[in-house]
Amino acid sequence: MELDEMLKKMILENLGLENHIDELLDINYMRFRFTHYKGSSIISGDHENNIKHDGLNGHTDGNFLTFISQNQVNGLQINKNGEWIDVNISPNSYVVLSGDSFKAWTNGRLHSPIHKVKIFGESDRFSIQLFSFSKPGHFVKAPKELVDEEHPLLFKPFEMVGLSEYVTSQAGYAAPNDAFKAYCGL
Ligand SMILES: O=C(O)CCC(=O)C(=O)O
Ligand SMILES: [Fe+2]
Repeated sequence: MELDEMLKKMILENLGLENHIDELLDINYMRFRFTHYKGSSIISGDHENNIKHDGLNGHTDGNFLTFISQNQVNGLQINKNGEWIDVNISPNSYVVLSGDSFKAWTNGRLHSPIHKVKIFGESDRFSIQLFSFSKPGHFVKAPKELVDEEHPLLFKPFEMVGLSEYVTSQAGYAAPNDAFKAYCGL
């Protein structure tokens, strides 16, 4: 929670939006998830063909900020210009990802990276994710200071619940590359 507040303050100060810090912190709504990824298990003697992989497909997070902590088993990969980069972190550190809501709120100033999880080794991976969302009923909308002729509004105001419902719907699955843009892009 403190780290979330600290980072949001730093980001807003950087954008010259100190006057919006209280508003952004006020709408905060945290969610927590614990994930257990199973290590590859060999189901017959043939290592080449019978290794099962666990993981998570490429996606962007819909929320504002995501904090990820894991055991000693790596697996997170971030896509940078089409290339998958391994994120190797120690169990004592966090990875912080910025999500689609922050991208929309900053009218595109912040990027929400595509990431996935691939487990290749035999060891299980455990990760804890803390997601900062906005409260139900709140519409995420870029402040007017970030919208002008040179920077037209990129996303329609949206509510987190609507976004979550959309990305898990048929239409959302049909637009997996950028479901967020398909939902509220202008
Ligand atoms: O387990 C991880 O490292 C990442 C999980 C993730 O990307 C997610 O839950 O959105
Ligand atoms: Fe994610």
